[in-house]
Amino acid sequence: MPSLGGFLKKKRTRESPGQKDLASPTSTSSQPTSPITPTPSRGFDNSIASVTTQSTAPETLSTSQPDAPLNQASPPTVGEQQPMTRGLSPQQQQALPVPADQQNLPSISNLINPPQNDGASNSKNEHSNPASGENTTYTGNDSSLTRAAPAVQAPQIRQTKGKYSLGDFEILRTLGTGSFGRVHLVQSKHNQRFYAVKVLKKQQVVKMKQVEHTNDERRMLQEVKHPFLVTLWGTFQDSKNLYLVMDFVEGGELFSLLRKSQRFPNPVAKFYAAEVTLALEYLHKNQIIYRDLKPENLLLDRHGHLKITDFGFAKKVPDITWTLCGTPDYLAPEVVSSKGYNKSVDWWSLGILIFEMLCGFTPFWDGGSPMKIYENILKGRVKYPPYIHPDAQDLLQRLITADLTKRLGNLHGGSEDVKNHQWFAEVTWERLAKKDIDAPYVPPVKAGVGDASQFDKYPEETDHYGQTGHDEYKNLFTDF
Ligand SMILES: Nc1ncnc2c1ncn2[C@@H]1O[C@H](COP(=O)(O)OP(=O)(O)OP(=O)(O)O)[C@@H](O)[C@H]1O
Repeated sequence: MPSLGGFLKKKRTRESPGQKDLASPTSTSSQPTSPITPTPSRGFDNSIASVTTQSTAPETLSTSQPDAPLNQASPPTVGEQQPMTRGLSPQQQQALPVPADQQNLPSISNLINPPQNDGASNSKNEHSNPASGENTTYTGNDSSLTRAAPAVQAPQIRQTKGKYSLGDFEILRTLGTGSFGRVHLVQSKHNQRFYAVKVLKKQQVVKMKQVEHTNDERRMLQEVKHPFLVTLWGTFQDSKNLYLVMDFVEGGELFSLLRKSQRFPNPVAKFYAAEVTLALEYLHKNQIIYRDLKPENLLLDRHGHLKITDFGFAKKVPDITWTLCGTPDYLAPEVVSSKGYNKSVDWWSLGILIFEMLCGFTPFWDGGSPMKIYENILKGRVKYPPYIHPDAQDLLQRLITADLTKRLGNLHGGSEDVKNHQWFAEVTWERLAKKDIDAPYVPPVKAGVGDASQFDKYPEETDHYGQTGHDEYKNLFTDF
């Protein structure tokens, strides 16, 4: 049975000291300046040939990491932060001026076409397996990441249990908060590298009936391995909390970038949508529905490529499921009306995401009331602003369609139908999968030094971490 817990878990409005009044556009203290400004050095410059991301397990001893103090990064003070207006109405959004950078759009070919390879490096992501110490390297030949080989490899399951404890990490600042706890920036005491640790309060998880989802989150994250999905290195627990050790994705949430930019130029939205499409394709080929697509769960790595985080609703579903969960604005009608549903809900959500990136608001948004949003979803009427590119509108109409026999992604061609749509015509999918295409925006972060300047600030709290007393939920989280 669908539970209202699903409604309650994911509130689109999150409160933090850095965000003050998210629902009110009048909380804007200064006109946001769009960070998506083409720079000659990266992002729109084809001379940057490739991207190399290195990930290292927290317990791997390394001397290559500079021993830089965290405060070198000089995170902005709360007062300096750009306002975020998650609750802006379409009318309010439309009343906002078009950002300067959107009046002068970057060339689509610069953005989507492959850059010239300067021979400096091949696009390659190295992952050290924390359990075995083996290195798994994504190379240009990794067929699981290219369109040429639709048979995506079954993911290898990383052995993550029992590898870490709280004592392995120094807990630094909070990166984000959620319904059951928070995500901290941490530094490994072994290799001095930085990671993100998601801490979930067991009591809260149980109270909100999310035990199964939480165990699923761990299982799914452990299983997946893809350039656009966050890597889980391990999990552990104490008597009060569950801990998930992940890569620290330094560039912040796409949500923050979108709110600062108001809306993205067509090619920029296309770039992010294309990376998400590859991630969804990978998940679906591994029978995983993601179910929580939204800009808050899309992080930018230091080069500006996406990483999907928060697998709290991901589920292994070969066929059909019935659970009501997700974020109101992004729910497909078959979820709202408690019908059985399948992977195609993620393609619906991709449509909502593309719409939000192009317009700055979601199509069914309505004064912040979930019930009103659900009504609108079931009515299914979408008003497309005139500035949406006709190809984008055509794709959106095919994704945001209640009729499952017509929804793109759910048809015979599967994800290929989405990738072959005219809006994505310039995308070279093989190169995109290898991160061989420059991102439109490179976050201003100092790489590898624990620079969390792209994240909002939160009041800190580490109460009850590391407690060893009686654990009344001992039998519920045996995988952690
Ligand atoms: N690997 C990571 N690197 C950097 N920041 C992260 C990482 N994972 C999560 N965060 C930050 O923490 C925030 C909360 O994480 P997450 O969404 O996983 O928590 P949650 O408890 O499921 O939240 P919610 O209840 O809102 O869905 C994210 O929006 C992001 O800002």
